[in-house]
Amino acid sequence: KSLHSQQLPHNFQTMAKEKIEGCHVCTLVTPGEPQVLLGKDKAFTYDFVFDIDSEQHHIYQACVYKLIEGCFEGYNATVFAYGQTGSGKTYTMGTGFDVSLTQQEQGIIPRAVHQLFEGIQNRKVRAQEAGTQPPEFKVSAQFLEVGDTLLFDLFK
Ligand SMILES: Nc1ncnc2c1ncn2[C@@H]1O[C@H](COP(=O)(O)OP(=O)(O)OP(=O)(O)O)[C@@H](O)[C@H]1O
Repeated sequence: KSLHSQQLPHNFQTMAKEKIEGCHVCTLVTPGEPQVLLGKDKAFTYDFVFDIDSEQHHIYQACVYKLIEGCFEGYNATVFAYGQTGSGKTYTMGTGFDVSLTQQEQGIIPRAVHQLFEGIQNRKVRAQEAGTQPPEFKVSAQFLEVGDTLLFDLFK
């Protein structure tokens, strides 16, 4: 059961686990540049870099939106999350079904599925309005887990 602030003693403040453990931020983003600084002398440049205050919709719009639109033009796309344990892969991809997650915190996969089906619907409606044959779409999904050298089909 979660505690509400009223139920806590007045001098008790909730603290993030990271604060309790004394963790600090060890990377910096160069302002206005897609670059991460690690420590004092290591700089890495990418197509996009998002700082700590970035929100899910930012990341989606910048990195994924165009890939889904590209599917309608016949392009293939891959979105791949890579990082050390606890770095936020599940959170960012949106496969963590935590009931306390808000709409704004929705990750990449639910946003991509929504965009895909909305795109299909829009194209069918447009064809109908134009009096042309509505296009047909086939969507298939797989949910796999890779563990070392093993592949698990999570739908089975
Ligand atoms: N950008 C973020 N904003 C707020 N909370 C976050 C963010 N990224 C991750 N978290 C939180 O940090 C914790 C660890 O994140 P997550 O489970 O996504 O990591 P992971 O990379 O998938 O880890 P693992 O490889 O161990 O599965 C979770 O409680 C998650 O809700």
